[in-house]
Amino acid sequence: MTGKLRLALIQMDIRAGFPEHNFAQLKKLLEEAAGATPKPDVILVPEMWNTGYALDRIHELADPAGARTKEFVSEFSRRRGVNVIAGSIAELREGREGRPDGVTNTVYGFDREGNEIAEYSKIHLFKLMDEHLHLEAGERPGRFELESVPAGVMICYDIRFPELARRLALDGAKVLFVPAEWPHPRLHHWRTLLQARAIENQMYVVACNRCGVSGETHFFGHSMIVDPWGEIVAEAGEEETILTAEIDLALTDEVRGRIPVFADRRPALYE
Ligand SMILES: O=C(O)CCC(=O)C(=O)O
Repeated sequence: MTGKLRLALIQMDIRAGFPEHNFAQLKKLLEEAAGATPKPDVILVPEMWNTGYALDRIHELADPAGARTKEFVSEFSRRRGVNVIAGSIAELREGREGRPDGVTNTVYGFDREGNEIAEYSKIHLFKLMDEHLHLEAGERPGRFELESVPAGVMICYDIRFPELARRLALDGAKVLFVPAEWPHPRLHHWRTLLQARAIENQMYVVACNRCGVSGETHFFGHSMIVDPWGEIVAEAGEEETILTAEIDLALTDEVRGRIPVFADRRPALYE
């Protein structure tokens, strides 16, 4: 690994409540992304791509233990030799110690050999979309290694919590992956928050949103890659597309060296 990563973000439409359709559509787009020249090192997928926000039927639709998703993504990653941060899915978890089964909003990462390298369940559930009534929150930040590069993952609403991104950055993350289903009319929030997380933590932010319409909700896409200086390296429009760009992780160290924010922190005064 040279410190450069070629990224492909699958900004896809998702049919809420139709996992079969979504699996087939994602398979098609993954093959397309992996077949591109130059080939990507990492593919990122949006939030809740298996079920969408079909929350009323989420227990019935969620993937038990994520088994189907893991098998599908692991096989793809190994066959095509590419890392995949597999968006997030609705995962059905068996209840422990007499508790009922629960559904989490969980992302998995797989390396080029098909090994699982990351697993993170959304910590902050989004009350405006009733997530808290149907889903269980995760309990641990999503820090992992991607080909020896320290990385982090947060899901959608999580980006409103700068503390979580800062925690990941303090734990070494140089690149932050963000699968999302972020709707109209909050494009301004989406763009500003992604840039803010990149600037304040001096890291790459790689954010993949869905597009299309689900019921009354219109998702605007605008997946984007922001560098550690806060510049937008690439940004999609509103249509289904595969957004690609190459990032150079050396820029993270350069920016952190120029403005030594981490060394200048005074946590004893505000933590
Ligand atoms: O925070 C927002 O405005 C959108 C968040 C969201 O849609 C989600 O977390 O699913």
